[in-house]
Amino acid sequence: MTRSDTSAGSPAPADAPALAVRGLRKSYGGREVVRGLSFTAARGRLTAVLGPNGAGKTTTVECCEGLRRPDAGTIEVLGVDRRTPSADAALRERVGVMLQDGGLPMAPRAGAVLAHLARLHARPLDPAALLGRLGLADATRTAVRRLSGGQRQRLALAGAIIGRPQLVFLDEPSAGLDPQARLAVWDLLRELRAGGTSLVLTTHLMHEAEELADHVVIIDAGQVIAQGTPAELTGGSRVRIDPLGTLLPEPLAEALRARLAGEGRHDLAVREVHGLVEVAAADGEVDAGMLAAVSTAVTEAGAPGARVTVHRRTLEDTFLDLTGRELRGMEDVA
Ligand SMILES: Nc1ncnc2c1ncn2[C@@H]1O[C@H](COP(=O)(O)OP(=O)(O)OP(=O)(O)O)[C@@H](O)[C@H]1O
Repeated sequence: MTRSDTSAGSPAPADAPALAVRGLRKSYGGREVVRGLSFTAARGRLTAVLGPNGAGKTTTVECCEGLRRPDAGTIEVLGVDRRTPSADAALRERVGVMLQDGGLPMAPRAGAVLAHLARLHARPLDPAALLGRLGLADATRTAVRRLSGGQRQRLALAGAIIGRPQLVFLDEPSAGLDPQARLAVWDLLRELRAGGTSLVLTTHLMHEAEELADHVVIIDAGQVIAQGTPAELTGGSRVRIDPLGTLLPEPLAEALRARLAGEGRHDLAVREVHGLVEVAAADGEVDAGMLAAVSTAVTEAGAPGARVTVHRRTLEDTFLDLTGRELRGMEDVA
């Protein structure tokens, strides 16, 4: 694809990805916070950019939205090169943006804000129906400044999608929402995707990425450290053994390795993880035979009182494996 193919003046190829970020770099005051980041978001899919506080998620999406100028790298949004002068005009109707702080005017009433945004678009959704859908029907006549943080979040989401955009950027869309409101937002996002909308959201909630995303891009310290479907990234299930004081994890792991190898189970890998022992199969999933073999080996290794469970790996486990740090713990470090 040549540069001119992707200029805002030429029609962008219909099969271009919703978003293609290549080699993105951004510094603040000499400190580089986005360090050569590349990923692609497919059309009609939900892509989650996941990482701890300060990883560079907001900076990245703000560059994609055209709110920040990258120091280096290229960004194509719906096939349009962000660097072309007419990119903003070409993308205005096609891209919806929900900012982390909402970006809403404070004085007008919620209903008036959404009605105003609807008038800016050729084929808007019905504002009243959208407010109802997001549990904001009772807040229609309330000034934005008097809305709760969670209500403002949902109003910002409504504003991002009112124009039926082809691609929506959402920066931490469920931050600060109670569980009920979060489920309403998730339902709406799933429905948008089912209708063919491309969605790119940032989150530091692994659960949100696991629930919603077709593709997850994990970033840390301004770089992509892993990406794939949630299933690819978590890699199935494991047998997890908590020795519960019967044996130390390392000797238990050693004994299990020897016994499982003796049984011909060369497909099983044993490792010690933070005081526990995990056994993984080459194909990534635990079956009944494997569970029985491991349980027998644990008993024979002298730890019949150990707790043996099947653990489905989470994105948090993947993050921990890759960085040695807990993603959840990082939320407090901002
Ligand atoms: N305008 C700015 N000026 C200086 N530093 C900034 C600015 N915006 C962000 N940073 C710094 O850049 C780093 C990345 O911030 P960014 O907001 O992109 O991360 P994030 O992954 O979105 O984090 P969070 O989950 O907390 O929103 C942080 O260390 C932050 O303090």
